[in-house]
Amino acid sequence: MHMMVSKPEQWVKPMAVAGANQYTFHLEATENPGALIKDIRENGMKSCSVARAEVQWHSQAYLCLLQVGLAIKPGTSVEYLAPWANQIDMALVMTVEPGFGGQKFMEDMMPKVHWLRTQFPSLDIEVDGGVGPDTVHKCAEAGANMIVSGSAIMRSEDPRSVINLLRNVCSEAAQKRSLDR
Ligand SMILES: O=C(CO)[C@@H](O)[C@H](O)COP(=O)(O)O
Repeated sequence: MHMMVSKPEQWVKPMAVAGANQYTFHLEATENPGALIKDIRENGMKSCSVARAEVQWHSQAYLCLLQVGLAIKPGTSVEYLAPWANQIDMALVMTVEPGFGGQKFMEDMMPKVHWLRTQFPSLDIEVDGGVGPDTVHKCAEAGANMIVSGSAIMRSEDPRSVINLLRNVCSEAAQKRSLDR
């Protein structure tokens, strides 16, 4: 869940109970990111113990996880995210202003992605906003391994092939990175 909300603290428990497996909040929306990260992890553990009583063991791995994502808006410098990078599962670099789909991709966010990939090679890095066949290469080459794409898929006459293309570009870039290492 990408929570583009002003008080992300209040939705952790309801999301954990509803079965979310990832909770992404905005760095700009909280005064205490460390406490929120801890709370997300603890809520994941609680939903895990409830799940243990209710489900078969093979479902537990999924239900036990409430991963932490940390998002930054275009105006937020990546250095503000860096201190938390070792405590999170995914960093989300917004490439549009949060609000609505169909906006233009901000290429000038790519140095943030590249910097994060260099500093934190195994971190999941997501890019969201204006990503489609024309822009996905830039994201993948900068180091993103997760992308969000709305309009490019929904407005296409062949969504399946767009999804496949986006997926392939990201996985080929990731493969190349691991070979280069
Ligand atoms: O929610 C947001 C922005 O607020 C994004 O998730 C966009 O909605 C993605 O859509 P496109 O930019 O790909 O159309």
